Formats: sequence, C-alpha cells, structure tokens
Amino acid sequence: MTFIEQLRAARALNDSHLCVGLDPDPAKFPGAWKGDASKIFDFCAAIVDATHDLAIAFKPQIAYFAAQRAEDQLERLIQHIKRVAPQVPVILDAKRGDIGATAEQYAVEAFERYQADAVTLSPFMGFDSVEPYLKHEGKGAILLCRTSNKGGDDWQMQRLADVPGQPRLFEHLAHLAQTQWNKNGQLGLVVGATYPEELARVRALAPDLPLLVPGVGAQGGDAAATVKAAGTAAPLMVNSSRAILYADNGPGFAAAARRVAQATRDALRG
Ligand SMILES: O=C(O)c1cc(=O)[nH]c(=O)n1[C@@H]1O[C@H](COP(=O)(O)O)[C@@H](O)[C@H]1O
Repeated sequence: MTFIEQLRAARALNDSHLCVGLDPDPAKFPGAWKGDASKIFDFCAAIVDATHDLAIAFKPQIAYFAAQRAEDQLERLIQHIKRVAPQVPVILDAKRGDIGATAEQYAVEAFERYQADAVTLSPFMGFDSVEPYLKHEGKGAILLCRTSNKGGDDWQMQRLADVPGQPRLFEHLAHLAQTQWNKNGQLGLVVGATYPEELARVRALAPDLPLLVPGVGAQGGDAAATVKAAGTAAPLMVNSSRAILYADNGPGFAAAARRVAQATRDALRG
C-alpha cells in the first residue's frame, strides 16, 4: 500500500483526522519514569497502545530520540506500531533538507532503517533535494509549506517578484507540489493549524495533497476552524503532541492521553 492508501484506510477504520505526535521528553514523564531516558520506548508504546484506534497516523519527532541517544528506542517504537497498529502509518518527523547525495542517505535512514511510511522535509534547497525520497516507491514526502511558528513569516509569506501573479513563497510551493514536483503522487504539505486562512489557500492550490496540520492542542490552533479550512476530501492529519502525551503525569497518564486524543478526534469530526 502507498502512504496515501494507508491514510485513506486508517481514516476509514478509525474515522479520524488526528495524528498523534510522539515527542517524548523524559523531564515530563510520569512518576518514577521522570527524567529516565531509558523509558522513552515504554512511555511512547503506552501512548500508542492507548490511542491507535483513534489515529490516522503517528508522528515520532526524531530530535527527541536523538537528543537522548535513543535512536534504538525509536526503531523499536516503529516496529511496535507496525505490530500493534499495522493500519496506522508512521510519519518520521525529521524535517530533512540537503543536497541530493546526502538526501539519498537520509531517505535510507527514514524508510529502511526506521521503516517509516513518510518523512517531513524542508524544501528550501529545491526539488533536487526532495527527489531522492521519491525514488522510494509509495513512501510519502511531506514538505514544510506554511509552518505553525511565527518565524514562518520570515520566508514563507514573502512574495516572489519573478513568478507570474507574484505569489507568496508558500503559495508557489503548494502549486509546485500539486503539479510538476508530484511525479508519483508521493508529496504532502505541512501547514500550521495556527493559520487557518493560509490553510484554506493551500487547500485551494493543492486540492489533492495530504496535509499534515500541526498546531492544535499546545499551540492553540482551533480544531473546527482547521477542518473547515482544509476540508476532508483529501487526507488530513491534524497533529497534536504535548496536549496528548502530557495530559496527566501520574499512573493514569495513558488513559488521560486517550481521553484527550478522543476529544480531539471527535472535535475534528465536527
Ligand atoms: O512538521 C511538523 O510536524 C511541524 C511543523 C510545524 O509547522 N509546526 C510544528 O509544531 N511541527 C511539529 O509538530 C509538533 C507539535 O507539537 P505540539 O505543539 O506539542 O502539539 C512538534 O513535533 C513540531 O516539531
């Protein structure tokens, strides 16, 4: 199955647009696990076990693992997801972006080492920095387009004087990703829930692409406005990480995570 087919199947099965973000910070772990980086796998696996019937995707953020020398736990975690929730695709959030030869290595890391179904990429270096990922048949490559942070304005909102219509950079990227860059239907875009107007604009320019939309929960984006702006005809993955992971820091943390995930999933269903 391709990444897009996996998303469609997971959506149908779990009736969900919720992507559960796995950003494990040992300082926020519950009880005796607090501060213990050797518990990253156990913590994340408990969250996966408690939420996999509510999610369209899981998104582990690689920095939280690499910073703790816990890449082996990330490998085990993705294997665990494939075992307990084979119907829910895994997006490796790595935001890679380097020249082609190096990108080939990053693609092997994401798709062969970690066995992810999709990876997030920064397209700043242009199409030849994205193309190596597209050689991995059926895998998803999700490009940062209009990010959820304030600093996204620095580049993404600038107008391109040399392109007809003088689009903003994020608009031009959405157009390219919908058209000539999307050679085998593997591309998706990241658009922050914190900017519903631009989310609607991206959806208009890229009607067929899966959208990864972080920013509900801890960053304050609104679930209903997000779904209204993005629509649900093409796959929609609305990510929430901290609000789910750290809903409670006691022994009931996984049950609390499930409650928040369920409420978010339901809010996204309208
Ligand atoms: O690519 C991403 O996932 C991403 C893009 C973006 O524009 N903003 C953004 O917050 N993210 C990621 O989404 C997650 C948001 O986490 P919470 O704010 O805790 O829900 C983090 O893993 C971020 O790295």
